[in-house]
Amino acid sequence: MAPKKGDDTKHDEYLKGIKHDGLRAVLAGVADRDPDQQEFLSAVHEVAKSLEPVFDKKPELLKALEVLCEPERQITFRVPWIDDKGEVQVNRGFRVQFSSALGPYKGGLRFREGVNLSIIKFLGFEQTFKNAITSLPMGSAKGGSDFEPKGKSSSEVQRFCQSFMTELHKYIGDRRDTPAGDIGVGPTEIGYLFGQYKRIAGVWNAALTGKGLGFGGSFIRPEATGYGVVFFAEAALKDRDDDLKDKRCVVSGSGNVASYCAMMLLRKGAKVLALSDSKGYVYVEDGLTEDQLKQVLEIKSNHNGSLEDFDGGKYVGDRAKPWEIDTEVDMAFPCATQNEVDEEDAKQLTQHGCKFLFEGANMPCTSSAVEHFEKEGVLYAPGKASNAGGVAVSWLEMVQNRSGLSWEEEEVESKLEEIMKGVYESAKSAAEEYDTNLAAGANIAGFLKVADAVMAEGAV
Ligand SMILES: NC(=O)c1ccc[n+]([C@@H]2O[C@H](COP(=O)([O-])OP(=O)(O)OC[C@H]3O[C@@H](n4cnc5c(N)ncnc54)[C@H](O)[C@@H]3O)[C@@H](O)[C@H]2O)c1
Repeated sequence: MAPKKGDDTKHDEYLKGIKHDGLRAVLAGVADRDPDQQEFLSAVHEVAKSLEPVFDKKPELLKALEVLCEPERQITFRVPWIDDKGEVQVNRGFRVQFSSALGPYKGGLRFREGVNLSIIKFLGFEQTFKNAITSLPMGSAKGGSDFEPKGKSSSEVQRFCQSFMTELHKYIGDRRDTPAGDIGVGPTEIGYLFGQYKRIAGVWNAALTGKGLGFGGSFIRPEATGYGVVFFAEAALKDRDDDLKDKRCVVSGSGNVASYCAMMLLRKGAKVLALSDSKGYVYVEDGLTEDQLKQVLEIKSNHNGSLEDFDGGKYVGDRAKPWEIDTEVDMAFPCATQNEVDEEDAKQLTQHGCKFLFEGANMPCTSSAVEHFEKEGVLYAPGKASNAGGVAVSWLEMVQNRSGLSWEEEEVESKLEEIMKGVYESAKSAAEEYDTNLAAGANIAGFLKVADAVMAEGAV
């Protein structure tokens, strides 16, 4: 059932900036229904605001938004497991299946302390538009648990994953719902989850992606998000008769997305001036060499490795952020974590000449940072579009599993590049059609794909 239309006078603060009457009523209904789900409500608000011009032209699609704000199904479950002392621990598991309008549910699992239904719904709502804009036949979902893998032994993680899957397996499977990794769920956890799924379901199928290469994983999956951001950036530059050669880039993070983003930037002839972690950043005036990047990867391959140990550039600690480097910067690639670029950081970047920002992480820029970039004419690409390479290659993994084939690295990389060019083109065309910016264009392009399907399927 779609949310009831609410009384918008009760939600002045939440509805700030929304002018369209019908849209205000829909959003008020969503807020009435789950007033405490702050993360979810702000994600809905951000998408809805950019859809106003769509509802001016196509008011009938307001119904589709109303439908999409309510997940098709949300499952919460108990996950009991036994720690190394032999004591029973209990966590909560989630799977929120948001929309199957475009295909079977698809979206990652997050294991992290503090995970709750609001966070999973926020991520699942975002996933709906991200998956849609790839133009691949994928629905959307997200799941996880408030289990924190940090500080747990590997046998504790294994027991937790097995217990989690013992319940989750009832709701997932190939052509039904295919989870993948996210924060706290890497190749090790996917391996344990997949092993338990097979034991219970009694079949080997594409029930999970992000698997190891030796048992159904795809080439380029680890690299996909980072490479994809660069392919997206390249398409945006090409559109402006420009390219990545010699561009001075700042990349934050030094994990999966950041390191492969930096690697592809080097392959394209750009200069990577900085990389960071939660304690600080390294700065190399002329740009990191490939050997220096390999050194960073080596340091970070150890869970407790710190960039402090990097030999070859300037290290700045005290949790300093790389956006402050005092040199000319052309482009920024935040690839670490949410809210890592605030308004002050945005100002520093534009003072240093930054003209392009491509998000590798999910929601790394605060809304005031985004407003500043827009004011200064910076091309801002939201993660929903620019980091869709990860989920795109997950889909390629499913296709390979179903066909029983394993494609070569070059083949997967070229398919990824084509998909990312398509994502850029979709966001750009929608932005042009509705006379808005690329970020709003990404929301509009994703929404139109899924909304048309929702309505054609009888608004279910
Ligand atoms: N891995 C994927 O395929 C994928 C796909 C889409 C989006 N994302 C998003 O990209 C981001 C990074 O994911 P990842 O897979 O690279 O994770 P990761 O754990 O491999 O790396 C995260 C990096 O961020 C750094 N970091 C953490 N907190 C920080 C802070 N406060 N300041 C600066 N650096 C900090 C860590 O040191 C690490 O280098 C997340 O927002 C994730 O949701 C990842």
